[in-house]
Amino acid sequence: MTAQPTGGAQPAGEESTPVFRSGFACFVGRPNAGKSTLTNALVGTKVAITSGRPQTTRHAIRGIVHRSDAQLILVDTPGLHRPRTLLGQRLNDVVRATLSEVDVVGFCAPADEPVGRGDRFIAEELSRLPKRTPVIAILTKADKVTEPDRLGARLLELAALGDFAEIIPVSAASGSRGPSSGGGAATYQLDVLADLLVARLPEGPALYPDGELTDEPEQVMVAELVREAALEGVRDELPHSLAVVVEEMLPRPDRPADRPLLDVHVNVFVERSSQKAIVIGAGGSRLKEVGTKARGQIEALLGTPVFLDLHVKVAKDWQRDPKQLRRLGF
Ligand SMILES: Nc1nc2c(ncn2[C@@H]2O[C@H](COP(=O)(O)OP(=O)(O)OP(=O)(O)O)[C@@H](O)[C@H]2O)c(=O)[nH]1
Repeated sequence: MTAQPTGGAQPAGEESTPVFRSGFACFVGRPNAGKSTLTNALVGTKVAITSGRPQTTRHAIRGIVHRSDAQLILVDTPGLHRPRTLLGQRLNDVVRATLSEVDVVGFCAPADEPVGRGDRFIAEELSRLPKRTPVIAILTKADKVTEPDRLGARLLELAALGDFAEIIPVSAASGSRGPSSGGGAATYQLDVLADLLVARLPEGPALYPDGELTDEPEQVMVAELVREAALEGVRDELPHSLAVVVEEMLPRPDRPADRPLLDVHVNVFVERSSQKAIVIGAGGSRLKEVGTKARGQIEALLGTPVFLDLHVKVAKDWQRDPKQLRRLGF
Protein backbone atom coordinates (compact mmCIF):
# COMPACT_ATOMS: atom_id res chain seq x y z
CA MET A 1 0.00 0.00 0.00
CA THR A 2 1.24 3.50 -0.75
CA ALA A 3 1.21 6.21 1.88
CA GLN A 4 -1.11 9.11 1.16
CA PRO A 5 0.21 12.65 1.65
CA THR A 6 -1.46 14.03 4.75
CA GLY A 7 -1.23 17.71 3.93
CA GLY A 8 0.00 20.24 1.38
CA ALA A 9 -0.44 20.10 -2.35
CA GLN A 10 -0.67 16.94 -4.42
CA PRO A 11 2.50 16.31 -6.39
CA ALA A 12 1.92 17.65 -9.91
CA GLY A 13 0.47 15.14 -12.35
CA GLU A 14 -0.43 12.60 -9.65
CA GLU A 15 -4.14 11.95 -9.28
CA SER A 16 -5.15 10.34 -6.02
CA THR A 17 -7.66 7.61 -6.73
CA PRO A 18 -9.62 6.85 -3.58
CA VAL A 19 -9.25 3.25 -2.49
CA PHE A 20 -12.39 1.11 -2.72
CA ARG A 21 -12.65 -1.96 -0.54
CA SER A 22 -15.06 -4.86 -0.62
CA GLY A 23 -15.39 -8.06 1.30
CA PHE A 24 -17.05 -10.11 3.98
CA ALA A 25 -17.45 -9.72 7.69
CA CYS A 26 -19.22 -11.95 10.12
CA PHE A 27 -20.42 -11.52 13.67
CA VAL A 28 -20.12 -14.34 16.16
CA GLY A 29 -21.19 -14.39 19.76
CA ARG A 30 -23.25 -16.37 22.17
CA PRO A 31 -27.02 -16.44 21.72
CA ASN A 32 -28.68 -13.10 22.37
CA ALA A 33 -25.41 -11.17 22.12
CA GLY A 34 -27.03 -8.72 19.71
CA LYS A 35 -25.58 -9.92 16.40
CA SER A 36 -28.78 -9.67 14.36
CA THR A 37 -29.60 -6.25 15.76
CA LEU A 38 -26.11 -5.04 14.93
CA THR A 39 -26.38 -6.39 11.38
CA ASN A 40 -29.72 -4.65 10.90
CA ALA A 41 -28.47 -1.38 12.35
CA LEU A 42 -25.39 -1.34 10.12
CA VAL A 43 -27.36 -2.21 7.02
CA GLY A 44 -30.18 0.12 7.95
CA THR A 45 -33.08 -2.17 7.25
CA LYS A 46 -34.56 -5.30 8.70
CA VAL A 47 -32.88 -8.30 7.09
CA ALA A 48 -32.02 -10.64 9.93
CA ILE A 49 -34.69 -11.58 12.44
CA THR A 50 -34.28 -10.48 16.03
CA SER A 51 -36.04 -11.68 19.10
CA GLY A 52 -35.64 -11.64 22.84
CA ARG A 53 -35.27 -15.43 22.73
CA PRO A 54 -31.89 -16.99 22.09
CA GLN A 55 -30.93 -18.98 19.01
CA THR A 56 -33.49 -17.73 16.58
CA THR A 57 -31.14 -17.23 13.64
CA ARG A 58 -30.63 -20.38 11.60
CA HIS A 59 -29.47 -19.07 8.26
CA ALA A 60 -26.41 -17.13 7.17
CA ILE A 61 -28.26 -14.03 6.04
CA ARG A 62 -26.17 -11.38 4.38
CA GLY A 63 -26.78 -7.71 4.78
CA ILE A 64 -24.84 -5.34 2.57
CA VAL A 65 -23.49 -1.98 3.69
CA HIS A 66 -23.02 0.30 0.68
CA ARG A 67 -20.58 3.17 1.23
CA SER A 68 -18.83 5.54 -1.14
CA ASP A 69 -15.50 3.92 -0.21
CA ALA A 70 -16.52 0.33 0.40
CA GLN A 71 -18.97 -2.49 0.22
CA LEU A 72 -19.18 -4.49 3.40
CA ILE A 73 -21.08 -7.75 3.19
CA LEU A 74 -22.25 -8.93 6.59
CA VAL A 75 -22.90 -12.57 7.21
CA ASP A 76 -25.13 -13.14 10.19
CA THR A 77 -24.61 -16.58 11.70
CA PRO A 78 -26.35 -18.68 14.31
CA GLY A 79 -24.80 -18.49 17.77
CA LEU A 80 -21.71 -20.65 18.21
CA HIS A 81 -22.28 -22.78 21.30
CA ARG A 82 -21.56 -26.14 22.84
CA PRO A 83 -23.63 -28.57 20.76
CA ARG A 84 -26.21 -30.68 22.58
CA THR A 85 -28.06 -32.07 19.57
CA LEU A 86 -27.33 -32.97 15.97
CA LEU A 87 -28.88 -29.65 14.99
CA GLY A 88 -26.49 -27.90 17.37
CA GLN A 89 -23.53 -29.62 15.70
CA ARG A 90 -24.73 -28.68 12.22
CA LEU A 91 -25.18 -25.06 13.25
CA ASN A 92 -21.64 -24.94 14.61
CA ASP A 93 -20.35 -26.40 11.34
CA VAL A 94 -22.12 -23.62 9.46
CA VAL A 95 -20.48 -21.04 11.69
CA ARG A 96 -17.00 -22.53 11.33
CA ALA A 97 -17.33 -22.68 7.55
CA THR A 98 -18.36 -19.04 7.55
CA LEU A 99 -15.49 -18.00 9.80
CA SER A 100 -12.92 -19.52 7.51
CA GLU A 101 -14.21 -17.57 4.51
CA VAL A 102 -14.61 -14.01 5.75
CA ASP A 103 -12.09 -11.15 5.77
CA VAL A 104 -12.81 -10.01 9.30
CA VAL A 105 -14.71 -11.39 12.26
CA GLY A 106 -16.63 -9.38 14.85
CA PHE A 107 -16.76 -11.13 18.20
CA CYS A 108 -19.84 -9.82 20.03
CA ALA A 109 -20.33 -9.93 23.78
CA PRO A 110 -23.07 -8.02 25.59
CA ALA A 111 -21.98 -5.25 27.98
CA ASP A 112 -24.74 -5.97 30.46
CA GLU A 113 -23.68 -9.55 31.24
CA PRO A 114 -20.40 -10.85 32.68
CA VAL A 115 -18.07 -12.86 30.46
CA GLY A 116 -19.20 -16.46 30.69
CA ARG A 117 -18.38 -19.95 29.52
CA GLY A 118 -20.15 -19.33 26.22
CA ASP A 119 -17.89 -16.36 25.45
CA ARG A 120 -14.77 -18.34 26.38
CA PHE A 121 -15.82 -21.23 24.15
CA ILE A 122 -16.16 -18.87 21.19
CA ALA A 123 -12.91 -17.05 21.97
CA GLU A 124 -11.13 -20.42 21.95
CA GLU A 125 -12.66 -21.27 18.58
CA LEU A 126 -11.55 -17.90 17.23
CA SER A 127 -7.99 -18.43 18.41
CA ARG A 128 -7.88 -21.46 16.11
CA LEU A 129 -8.73 -19.43 13.01
CA PRO A 130 -6.06 -18.99 10.38
CA LYS A 131 -3.79 -16.23 11.76
CA ARG A 132 -4.55 -13.72 9.04
CA THR A 133 -8.28 -13.43 9.88
CA PRO A 134 -8.46 -10.39 12.16
CA VAL A 135 -10.99 -10.42 14.98
CA ILE A 136 -12.59 -7.24 16.30
CA ALA A 137 -14.02 -7.59 19.80
CA ILE A 138 -17.36 -5.77 20.02
CA LEU A 139 -18.94 -4.98 23.36
CA THR A 140 -22.61 -4.78 22.36
CA LYS A 141 -25.54 -3.13 24.15
CA ALA A 142 -23.23 -0.48 25.64
CA ASP A 143 -26.34 1.63 26.32
CA LYS A 144 -27.34 -0.87 29.00
CA VAL A 145 -24.30 0.02 31.13
CA THR A 146 -24.47 3.62 32.25
CA GLU A 147 -21.50 3.77 34.67
CA PRO A 148 -18.25 4.42 32.74
CA ASP A 149 -16.22 2.38 35.26
CA ARG A 150 -18.33 -0.69 34.68
CA LEU A 151 -18.09 -0.29 30.92
CA GLY A 152 -14.31 0.00 31.26
CA ALA A 153 -14.18 -3.13 33.38
CA ARG A 154 -16.25 -5.05 30.83
CA LEU A 155 -13.94 -3.91 28.02
CA LEU A 156 -10.91 -5.20 29.96
CA GLU A 157 -12.64 -8.52 30.66
CA LEU A 158 -13.41 -8.90 26.97
CA ALA A 159 -9.88 -7.90 25.91
CA ALA A 160 -8.46 -10.61 28.18
CA LEU A 161 -10.30 -13.32 26.21
CA GLY A 162 -8.05 -13.24 23.17
CA ASP A 163 -5.73 -11.49 20.79
CA PHE A 164 -7.99 -8.94 19.13
CA ALA A 165 -7.17 -6.47 16.35
CA GLU A 166 -9.47 -3.90 17.96
CA ILE A 167 -11.91 -3.66 20.81
CA ILE A 168 -14.90 -1.36 20.69
CA PRO A 169 -18.12 -0.72 22.64
CA VAL A 170 -21.23 -0.14 20.50
CA SER A 171 -24.95 0.22 20.83
CA ALA A 172 -27.29 -0.80 18.05
CA ALA A 173 -30.52 0.09 19.86
CA SER A 174 -32.51 2.53 17.81
CA GLY A 175 -34.44 4.32 20.54
CA SER A 176 -37.48 2.16 19.98
CA ARG A 177 -38.28 2.37 23.67
CA GLY A 178 -39.53 5.90 23.00
CA PRO A 179 -38.60 9.35 24.21
CA SER A 180 -40.20 8.88 27.64
CA SER A 181 -37.19 6.90 28.86
CA GLY A 182 -34.89 9.92 28.86
CA GLY A 183 -34.63 10.16 25.11
CA GLY A 184 -34.55 6.40 24.62
CA ALA A 185 -31.49 4.43 23.64
CA ALA A 186 -29.45 5.85 20.80
CA THR A 187 -27.03 4.05 18.55
CA TYR A 188 -23.42 4.47 19.54
CA GLN A 189 -20.21 4.08 17.53
CA LEU A 190 -21.79 2.17 14.64
CA ASP A 191 -19.91 4.31 12.11
CA VAL A 192 -16.65 3.75 13.95
CA LEU A 193 -17.27 0.00 13.93
CA ALA A 194 -18.08 0.10 10.20
CA ASP A 195 -14.78 1.95 9.61
CA LEU A 196 -12.82 -0.65 11.59
CA LEU A 197 -14.43 -3.50 9.67
CA VAL A 198 -13.97 -1.81 6.28
CA ALA A 199 -10.29 -1.15 7.03
CA ARG A 200 -9.77 -4.94 7.13
CA LEU A 201 -11.31 -5.61 3.71
CA PRO A 202 -9.17 -6.13 0.65
CA GLU A 203 -9.13 -3.52 -2.07
CA GLY A 204 -11.58 -4.43 -4.79
CA PRO A 205 -14.73 -3.43 -6.67
CA ALA A 206 -18.28 -3.71 -5.34
CA LEU A 207 -19.46 -7.31 -5.39
CA TYR A 208 -23.19 -6.62 -5.42
CA PRO A 209 -25.28 -4.05 -7.31
CA ASP A 210 -25.89 -0.78 -5.49
CA GLY A 211 -28.98 -0.77 -3.30
CA GLU A 212 -29.09 -4.51 -2.80
CA LEU A 213 -29.42 -5.38 0.87
CA THR A 214 -29.42 -9.14 0.96
CA ASP A 215 -29.13 -12.05 -1.45
CA GLU A 216 -31.03 -14.39 0.81
CA PRO A 217 -33.74 -16.09 -1.23
CA GLU A 218 -37.15 -14.59 -0.59
CA GLN A 219 -38.52 -17.89 0.65
CA VAL A 220 -35.95 -18.09 3.42
CA MET A 221 -36.76 -14.57 4.56
CA VAL A 222 -40.49 -15.35 4.47
CA ALA A 223 -39.85 -18.46 6.59
CA GLU A 224 -37.83 -16.37 9.06
CA LEU A 225 -40.68 -13.88 9.40
CA VAL A 226 -43.18 -16.66 10.15
CA ARG A 227 -40.74 -18.19 12.63
CA GLU A 228 -40.30 -14.86 14.35
CA ALA A 229 -44.06 -14.34 14.65
CA ALA A 230 -44.61 -17.90 15.89
CA LEU A 231 -41.98 -17.50 18.61
CA GLU A 232 -43.44 -14.36 20.07
CA GLY A 233 -44.49 -14.84 23.69
CA VAL A 234 -44.05 -18.62 23.85
CA ARG A 235 -42.18 -20.75 26.31
CA ASP A 236 -38.39 -20.82 26.36
CA GLU A 237 -37.96 -24.34 25.03
CA LEU A 238 -40.11 -23.88 21.95
CA PRO A 239 -37.58 -21.94 19.80
CA HIS A 240 -35.33 -24.99 19.46
CA SER A 241 -38.25 -27.16 18.40
CA LEU A 242 -39.70 -24.93 15.72
CA ALA A 243 -38.80 -25.13 12.04
CA VAL A 244 -40.57 -23.27 9.26
CA VAL A 245 -40.62 -24.35 5.62
CA VAL A 246 -42.18 -22.35 2.79
CA GLU A 247 -43.71 -24.98 0.54
CA GLU A 248 -44.85 -22.71 -2.26
CA MET A 249 -45.20 -19.06 -3.24
CA LEU A 250 -47.39 -18.54 -6.31
CA PRO A 251 -49.28 -15.55 -7.73
CA ARG A 252 -53.02 -16.30 -7.60
CA PRO A 253 -54.26 -16.83 -11.16
CA ASP A 254 -57.19 -14.84 -12.56
CA ARG A 255 -56.39 -11.69 -10.57
CA PRO A 256 -56.66 -8.28 -12.27
CA ALA A 257 -53.24 -6.69 -12.84
CA ASP A 258 -53.93 -3.92 -10.35
CA ARG A 259 -55.06 -6.34 -7.59
CA PRO A 260 -52.45 -9.11 -7.43
CA LEU A 261 -52.41 -11.70 -4.65
CA LEU A 262 -49.56 -13.99 -3.73
CA ASP A 263 -50.47 -17.38 -2.25
CA VAL A 264 -47.88 -18.40 0.33
CA HIS A 265 -48.08 -21.92 1.75
CA VAL A 266 -46.07 -22.47 4.88
CA ASN A 267 -45.55 -25.46 7.17
CA VAL A 268 -44.54 -24.91 10.78
CA PHE A 269 -42.91 -28.02 12.23
CA VAL A 270 -42.79 -28.83 15.92
CA GLU A 271 -41.47 -31.91 17.68
CA ARG A 272 -44.43 -32.93 19.83
CA SER A 273 -48.21 -32.63 19.71
CA SER A 274 -48.13 -30.68 22.99
CA GLN A 275 -46.08 -28.05 21.17
CA LYS A 276 -48.51 -28.06 18.29
CA ALA A 277 -51.26 -27.15 20.75
CA ILE A 278 -49.18 -24.23 22.05
CA VAL A 279 -48.56 -22.83 18.58
CA ILE A 280 -52.21 -23.20 17.54
CA GLY A 281 -53.74 -21.90 20.78
CA ALA A 282 -57.30 -22.24 22.01
CA GLY A 283 -59.62 -22.56 19.04
CA GLY A 284 -56.76 -21.60 16.71
CA SER A 285 -56.56 -18.12 18.22
CA ARG A 286 -52.79 -18.01 18.52
CA LEU A 287 -52.13 -19.31 15.03
CA LYS A 288 -54.48 -16.64 13.70
CA GLU A 289 -52.46 -13.92 15.44
CA VAL A 290 -49.21 -15.41 14.16
CA GLY A 291 -50.64 -15.45 10.63
CA THR A 292 -51.83 -11.86 10.77
CA LYS A 293 -48.53 -10.58 12.14
CA ALA A 294 -46.39 -12.57 9.68
CA ARG A 295 -48.60 -11.66 6.72
CA GLY A 296 -48.15 -7.95 7.41
CA GLN A 297 -44.38 -8.34 7.49
CA ILE A 298 -44.27 -10.53 4.38
CA GLU A 299 -46.39 -8.00 2.48
CA ALA A 300 -44.01 -5.25 3.54
CA LEU A 301 -41.03 -7.34 2.46
CA LEU A 302 -42.40 -8.40 -0.93
CA GLY A 303 -44.49 -5.33 -1.66
CA THR A 304 -47.57 -7.30 -2.67
CA PRO A 305 -50.77 -8.47 -0.95
CA VAL A 306 -50.40 -11.97 0.40
CA PHE A 307 -52.69 -14.86 1.30
CA LEU A 308 -50.82 -16.78 3.97
CA ASP A 309 -51.76 -20.43 4.43
CA LEU A 310 -50.22 -21.75 7.67
CA HIS A 311 -50.14 -25.40 8.75
CA VAL A 312 -48.67 -26.73 11.96
CA LYS A 313 -47.25 -30.25 11.73
CA VAL A 314 -45.51 -32.59 14.12
CA ALA A 315 -42.16 -33.95 12.94
CA LYS A 316 -41.28 -36.14 15.88
CA ASP A 317 -37.84 -35.33 17.36
CA TRP A 318 -36.67 -33.73 14.12
CA GLN A 319 -33.62 -32.18 15.75
CA ARG A 320 -32.09 -35.60 16.33
CA ASP A 321 -33.06 -37.21 13.02
CA PRO A 322 -30.64 -36.68 10.09
CA LYS A 323 -33.30 -37.51 7.49
CA GLN A 324 -35.76 -34.98 8.86
CA LEU A 325 -33.03 -32.37 9.29
CA ARG A 326 -32.24 -32.66 5.59
CA ARG A 327 -35.89 -32.37 4.67
CA LEU A 328 -36.20 -29.23 6.77
CA GLY A 329 -33.20 -27.69 5.02
CA PHE A 330 -30.44 -28.11 7.63
N1 LIG B 1 -30.51 -2.08 24.81
C1 LIG B 1 -30.04 -2.74 23.76
N2 LIG B 1 -30.58 -3.93 23.42
C2 LIG B 1 -30.07 -4.59 22.36
C3 LIG B 1 -28.99 -4.07 21.61
N3 LIG B 1 -28.70 -4.96 20.63
C4 LIG B 1 -29.56 -5.98 20.78
N4 LIG B 1 -30.39 -5.78 21.82
C5 LIG B 1 -31.46 -6.68 22.29
O1 LIG B 1 -30.91 -7.92 22.66
C6 LIG B 1 -31.75 -9.01 22.26
C7 LIG B 1 -30.99 -9.99 21.39
O2 LIG B 1 -30.59 -9.36 20.20
P1 LIG B 1 -30.36 -10.17 18.83
O3 LIG B 1 -29.83 -9.19 17.84
O4 LIG B 1 -31.57 -10.96 18.46
O5 LIG B 1 -29.22 -11.19 19.29
P2 LIG B 1 -28.47 -12.32 18.45
O6 LIG B 1 -27.06 -12.35 18.93
O7 LIG B 1 -28.66 -12.12 16.99
O8 LIG B 1 -29.25 -13.60 18.95
P3 LIG B 1 -29.30 -15.10 18.32
O9 LIG B 1 -30.03 -15.01 17.02
O10 LIG B 1 -30.07 -15.81 19.38
O11 LIG B 1 -27.90 -15.59 18.21
C8 LIG B 1 -32.93 -8.37 21.55
O12 LIG B 1 -33.99 -8.28 22.47
C9 LIG B 1 -32.42 -7.00 21.16
O13 LIG B 1 -33.44 -6.03 21.08
C10 LIG B 1 -28.43 -2.79 21.99
O14 LIG B 1 -27.47 -2.27 21.42
N5 LIG B 1 -28.99 -2.20 23.08
